[in-house]
Amino acid sequence: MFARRIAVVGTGYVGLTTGACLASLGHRVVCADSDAAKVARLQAGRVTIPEPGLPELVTAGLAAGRLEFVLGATQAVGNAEVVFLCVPTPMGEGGAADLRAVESVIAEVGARLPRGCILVNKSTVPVGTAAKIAELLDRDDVAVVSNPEFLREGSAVEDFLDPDRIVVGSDAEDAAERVVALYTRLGAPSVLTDAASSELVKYAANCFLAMKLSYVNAMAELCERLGADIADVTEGMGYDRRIGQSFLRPGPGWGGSCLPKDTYALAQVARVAGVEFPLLEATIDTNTRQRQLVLGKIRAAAGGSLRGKRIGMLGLAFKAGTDDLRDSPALAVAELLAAEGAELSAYDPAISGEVPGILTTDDPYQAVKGAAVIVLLTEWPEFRGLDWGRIGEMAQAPVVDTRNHLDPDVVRLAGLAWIGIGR
Ligand SMILES: NC(=O)c1ccc[n+]([C@@H]2O[C@H](COP(=O)([O-])OP(=O)(O)OC[C@H]3O[C@@H](n4cnc5c(N)ncnc54)[C@H](O)[C@@H]3O)[C@@H](O)[C@H]2O)c1
Ligand SMILES: O=c1ccn([C@@H]2O[C@H](COP(=O)(O)OP(=O)(O)O[C@H]3O[C@H](CO)[C@@H](O)[C@H](O)[C@H]3O)[C@@H](O)[C@H]2O)c(=O)[nH]1
Repeated sequence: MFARRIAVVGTGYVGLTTGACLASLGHRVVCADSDAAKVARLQAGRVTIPEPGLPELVTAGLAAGRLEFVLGATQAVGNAEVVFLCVPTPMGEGGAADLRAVESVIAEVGARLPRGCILVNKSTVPVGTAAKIAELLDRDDVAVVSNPEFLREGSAVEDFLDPDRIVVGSDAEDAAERVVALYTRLGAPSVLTDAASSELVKYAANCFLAMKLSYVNAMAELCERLGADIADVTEGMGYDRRIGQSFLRPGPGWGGSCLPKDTYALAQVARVAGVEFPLLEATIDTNTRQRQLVLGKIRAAAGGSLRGKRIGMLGLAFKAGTDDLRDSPALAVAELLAAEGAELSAYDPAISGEVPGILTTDDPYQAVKGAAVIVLLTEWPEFRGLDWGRIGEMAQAPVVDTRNHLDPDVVRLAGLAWIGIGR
């Protein structure tokens, strides 16, 4: 393998993981961010996102001199053979992806990229963005390549180093092959295609996953009406290898920094392309509805009205294993509860700071003390190990388990009613 000189712009979940992992594969990596405090922390080897294995890779990369952190993209690209863009593409107007961060990096470094270097976009972007970047760059000597990232928060390093596939797309074939070669040691299958198809793979995959979850959540509602058990239904479905067991757990709706914005972005792309995509619209609507269904369960558990009632929330993050609150279903449910006059207290093992409208505590028992209803919203393993007998003494409250995460018998043994999803 050739060790390459690589620049990574943006050191969030994707950029920092990409930089640290590529350094661990032997490449020489300079990571840049526009956030001075973040850069200073990383220069000192301090990683503040809770990704297993990431601090160790950063420490090892710094010690080996293969990983470096600098302030601003300009500082990183001067000597690079390959430049990765890993900047945010949040939801913008009308649901479309907001590409301003991508455009601003191009404006900042476009003229400074070394001759012959390859610009690789890893941010999730709509079809046509690679072409747009090439147009903005306006340089014949720099190839633009799309290389979407599929890592999940909470298992970013593992997903990066042991990926299901590598997708690389470009209209410059030679450059695309050189990008595939960066990952050779991972031994993953690669899909080499044009830039448009590569960009679309990312949305197609995320929206399919969202569709799978909306399907399961709707099926869970049906189970409740028909007296069936969603756990058994999904297990029975999942043994079919064409379906698979993963991504079949019902919940309070899917959230996070990717699935919500990417479903909206693809819906917007389809609208602009003049293609009707009712399946995708229904995927999004079903998710909005799921939060209302959860609200209804909590309201019913509270006796029909939430006004003035204390709701003890277990979990705030959008899933276990992360401290990310972006588009968290827990916060969406909290907002609906607050709108009906509920008072909210919450405990999440990964969240220590203040959350607007919610009294947060670092003690799960304090969070549920005196609650009218206890609601589990994030599937942290430690919630299973709580002393439910003690909780039963502190709050004679029904437990709405929006993830079917707890053992119903343990909760019932504590004298509390257990209310799950689809069971
Ligand atoms: N988070 C995930 O699990 C995940 C997985 C796959 C793909 N993605 C996609 O990857 C992209 C990045 O996502 P993320 O979660 O890593 O974002 P993030 O918000 O965690 O990190 C982005 C970083 O970019 C920095 N930044 C912004 N503008 C900059 C600029 N002009 N110059 C230098 N740095 C700049 C920010 O300060 C921040 O540190 C998005 O398009 C996202 O959709 C995310
Ligand atoms: O069976 C399941 C699986 C997931 N979820 C929920 O679905 C959401 C998304 O979960 P997950 O996909 O694990 O989170 P992310 O880290 O956001 O990862 C997704 O988004 C990333 C950014 O695009 C992609 O790279 C990943 O492949 C894709 O899984 C969360 O609210 C989960 O709680 C469920 O409700 N039930």
